Amino acid sequence: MPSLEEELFPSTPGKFKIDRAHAINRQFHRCFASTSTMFLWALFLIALTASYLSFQSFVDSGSRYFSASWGGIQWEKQVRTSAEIHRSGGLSVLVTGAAGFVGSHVSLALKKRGDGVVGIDNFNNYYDPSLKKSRKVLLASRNIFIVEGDINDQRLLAKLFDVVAFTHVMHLAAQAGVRYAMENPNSYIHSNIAGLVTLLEASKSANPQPAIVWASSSSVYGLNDKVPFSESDRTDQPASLYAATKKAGEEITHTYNHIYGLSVTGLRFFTVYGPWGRPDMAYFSFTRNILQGKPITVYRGKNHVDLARDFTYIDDIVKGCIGSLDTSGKSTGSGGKKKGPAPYRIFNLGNTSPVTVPTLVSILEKHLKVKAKKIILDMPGNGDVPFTHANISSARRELGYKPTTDLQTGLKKFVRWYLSYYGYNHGKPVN
Ligand SMILES: O=C(O)[C@H]1O[C@H](OP(=O)(O)OP(=O)(O)OC[C@H]2O[C@@H](n3ccc(=O)[nH]c3=O)[C@H](O)[C@@H]2O)[C@H](O)[C@@H](O)[C@H]1O
Repeated sequence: MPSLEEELFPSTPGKFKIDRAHAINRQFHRCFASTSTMFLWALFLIALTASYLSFQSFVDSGSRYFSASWGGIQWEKQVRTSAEIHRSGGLSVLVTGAAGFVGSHVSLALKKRGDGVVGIDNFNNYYDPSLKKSRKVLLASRNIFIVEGDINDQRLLAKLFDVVAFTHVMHLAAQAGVRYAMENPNSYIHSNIAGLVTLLEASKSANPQPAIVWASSSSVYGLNDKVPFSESDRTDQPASLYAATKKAGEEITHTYNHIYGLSVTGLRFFTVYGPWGRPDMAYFSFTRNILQGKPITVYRGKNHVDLARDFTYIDDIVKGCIGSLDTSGKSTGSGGKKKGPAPYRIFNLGNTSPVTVPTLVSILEKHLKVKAKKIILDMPGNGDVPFTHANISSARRELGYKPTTDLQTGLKKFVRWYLSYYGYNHGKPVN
């Protein structure tokens, strides 16, 4: 009996010889019968999918009580493979916030030189999670596995340290953003305080203990008016909750260094920018608005003084992070007991040449070939500081840190990435 397929679509023209009316009639009944069978199957599949999705959402919503979406033999294999070291004397690094801006760049750089890298990220929606998913795909293409999880999940962290003897933790997961702290203060406590402590607890209990390199912030200098900012300058006047949580982080990491012998290096980043950056930051949101013909708000300081930042290009920051990992020194504790003093360091990672926000806008207008629609506003009391300016002599001496990318060049690279990623052709949206 010829198959339905063969009868309806004869492979050889002229093959279709049966009386057309009779054949079509028979086919119609057969089709009807098979259609109703297919309909019943479709109904069954829909019911099955719906019940699976409702169970999945039940599990997800109660993930505190159910086994999370991690664990198992396959998962452990992915973690181990990703953590493998492929160079003599290489590192095995747990990168928190690996789907983030700095985290993804550092992970790629470490993997490229043969270090083992495992990421962890909670893929939260502080900004467009699709950008984080795209970064995850990019890292996966370089065999970097990112565990979807929160640094507050002590079970997950214990499991990760159980599966891999990490030599280092590159801690970049945080709630970032100076001004957002006034909208969602708890997010800063959850990630920058509770999350940090959970991570440090897991690290000090690990055997061997990893060395910790983590992202502090230039914002800890707060209202300090001695320029350029040096690491020994006062940092007891934070101007935002964000800055206060980063300052607290420096104190908290110091106690874990003192009590448990964790090697700690804190890096005070200065307004980092570049391809795959954060959409919440001025350079990124200005670019988006300028291209979409929307206005941008340019804050200005007291007495109409332009605000300025020591904008630092991502590739320079990555070199500073890797220099810190390579010179971190070892943690001295094991199983939570300290055997001797361990290094505790703090470095500025900046560009040492502050640029005003209006100049940033002019550079963007030049690269985008579009004039910005500017709204000039006095800086609201939102935790912003008038300027930042890094003294990097300590990082230069200890880490070999030497920034080489100026804002003109860096923004040109960012704009090129932005236009390609968001599908612009000569400044006009492609789709
Ligand atoms: O160095 C850091 O440690 C911090 O750097 C970054 O903070 P900031 O230096 O504030 O960067 P960013 O928001 O780009 O504002 C830049 C300038 O544009 C001004 N600004 C901003 C927005 C706007 O709409 N208009 C405006 O004038 C604004 O007043 C400011 O003068 C990181 O976000 C933060 O997570 C932390 O890493």
